[in-house]
Amino acid sequence: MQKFSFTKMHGLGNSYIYVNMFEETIPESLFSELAVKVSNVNTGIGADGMILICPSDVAPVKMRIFNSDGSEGKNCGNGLRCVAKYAYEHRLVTEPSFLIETLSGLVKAEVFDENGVVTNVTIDMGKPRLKRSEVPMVGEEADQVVAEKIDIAGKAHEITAVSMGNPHVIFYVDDIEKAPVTSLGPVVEKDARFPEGVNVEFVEVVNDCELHFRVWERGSGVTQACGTGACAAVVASVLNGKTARNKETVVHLAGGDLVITWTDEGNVLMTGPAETICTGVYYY
Ligand SMILES: N[C@H](CCC[C@H](N)C(=O)O)C(=O)O
Repeated sequence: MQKFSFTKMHGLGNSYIYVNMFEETIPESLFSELAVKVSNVNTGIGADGMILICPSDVAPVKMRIFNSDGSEGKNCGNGLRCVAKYAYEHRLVTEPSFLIETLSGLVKAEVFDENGVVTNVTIDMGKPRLKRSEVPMVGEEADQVVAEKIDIAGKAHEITAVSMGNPHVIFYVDDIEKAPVTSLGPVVEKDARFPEGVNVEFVEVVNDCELHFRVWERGSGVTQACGTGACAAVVASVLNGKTARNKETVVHLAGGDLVITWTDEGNVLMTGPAETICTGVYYY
């Protein structure tokens, strides 16, 4: 019987099973199937996936994120805030500002603590990738995919597609409570126009610095929050002239609020909470 210690953490209800790979040894070949197993609420621990906190050659820590279906994501906003909290509280770093390596590049974290306990984290997520080929989305190359009309299952829709190192497609709705998250989400997630799949977001605009947001995540389905998705939603809303550039925008997700700014310099800043739920030992 093999085992490893874990910490369950969440960002606005988007929870993952975190494993400190500075201390644990798990064969890489098992990462995907273990993510499926630990995510199962009946036979596992229960979460939206598994996140490994790993050594890195270019930063104090590296984040690897696996969705609950076992697929590996290239970025995770809520995960980054929790990794930053963990790294600071477990002395993997000694300063409140530090770099984190992800599969889509380096990001910068800044933690805010109260008596050594991190309560809030700001992540500089870097620049959004806007070209069609960067989302990625099939079709003739374009500098941006903004308010594009597409047909899905015989119905006309308008989409905006943005990558935050992982793919996102945004639909605007008049009433977030009526957004077709569980009907349209899974269909678009696997749409052939997104060769790597896609996270599907629904946004209701309140004003030029406030959005309502729901998500069907690639590889995890409905989650309480999606940090990269909220960043993509703010970028998409600026591109569509619905919110203001370089202005703190409050995004209301099912699990709570994030404050996001797409700065004039081009970077996307995301600030929000990160919380520890429990620790334990998982046997496999
Ligand atoms: N499902 C995402 C990864 C998790 C992203 C999300 N939980 C976040 O907080 O950004 C993907 O496959 O790209």
